[in-house]
Amino acid sequence: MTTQELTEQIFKKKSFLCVGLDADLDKMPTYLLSEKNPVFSFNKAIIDATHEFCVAYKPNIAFYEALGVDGWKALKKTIEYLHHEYPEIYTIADAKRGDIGNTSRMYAKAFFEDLGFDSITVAPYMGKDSVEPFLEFTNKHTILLALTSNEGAFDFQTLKTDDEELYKKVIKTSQKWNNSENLMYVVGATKAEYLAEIRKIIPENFLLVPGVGAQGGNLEEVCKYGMTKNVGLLVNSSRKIIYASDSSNFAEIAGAKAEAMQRQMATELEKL
Ligand SMILES: O=C(O)c1cc(=O)[nH]c(=O)n1[C@@H]1O[C@H](COP(=O)(O)O)[C@@H](O)[C@H]1O
Repeated sequence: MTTQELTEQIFKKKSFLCVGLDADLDKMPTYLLSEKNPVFSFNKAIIDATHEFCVAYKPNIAFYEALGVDGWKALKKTIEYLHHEYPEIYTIADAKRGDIGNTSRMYAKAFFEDLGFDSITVAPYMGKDSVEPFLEFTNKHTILLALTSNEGAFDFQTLKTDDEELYKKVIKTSQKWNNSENLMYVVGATKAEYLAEIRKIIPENFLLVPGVGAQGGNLEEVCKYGMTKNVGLLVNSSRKIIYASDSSNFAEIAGAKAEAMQRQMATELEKL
């Protein structure tokens, strides 16, 4: 999907919500566990109940890998279901990959070609030749970790070298790489006050903003400092939506949570 198509969907649905599909068997309603493919059944129910209110889904790949072959099959079924039933939805493989060039190329093929995701999260630590293989793919986005939502973000990302924080260097340097127009960046919602500075460096790029809900990030703050005239934000929430209930009506309740976030987002969009 192109950036323009994603933006059109955001204005059409009055939502820039990304629902995180972090499939955890310990948190799902127990009656699903006796089904043949509990993870897919769970995801399908969540997707059917929330798709009207969001523009993107982000399966975190760790949750699928932890289940071995069954997990990978559930991931594949989920992405195929999205492509078939809701082709207007943007998909993010939250895989946080990145390796020497020829290995990165294989990661890119796995997620862009085999699974057909629109985008993937990538760690910038190994530099230009570890990220460019992802950027070569047309109409696919590479979402580079810039300033993450966790406490450990302060271990390295905010350290200064040459009087500049590392996360700013990551953003500035990556903007010079080949096909950098295919870049988006991760900035945690828990670090909303940094967004104003980040917008001075990248006034247009889309940002994936996780950390509202369970991690305590604030949507209004994120929009105040991070929103552009073309919105430029995908705000993710996982646990607060998909595990809002573990009873038989879990999907309906997840739908209501997603709708509540969509309403807040519509209010923010009216300010544009
Ligand atoms: O890349 C991510 O999506 C990500 C980056 C980051 O800085 N912080 C962060 O929480 N995430 C992911 O976003 C999701 C957040 O989940 P909740 O805290 O349950 O909403 C998880 O899948 C995290 O792995």
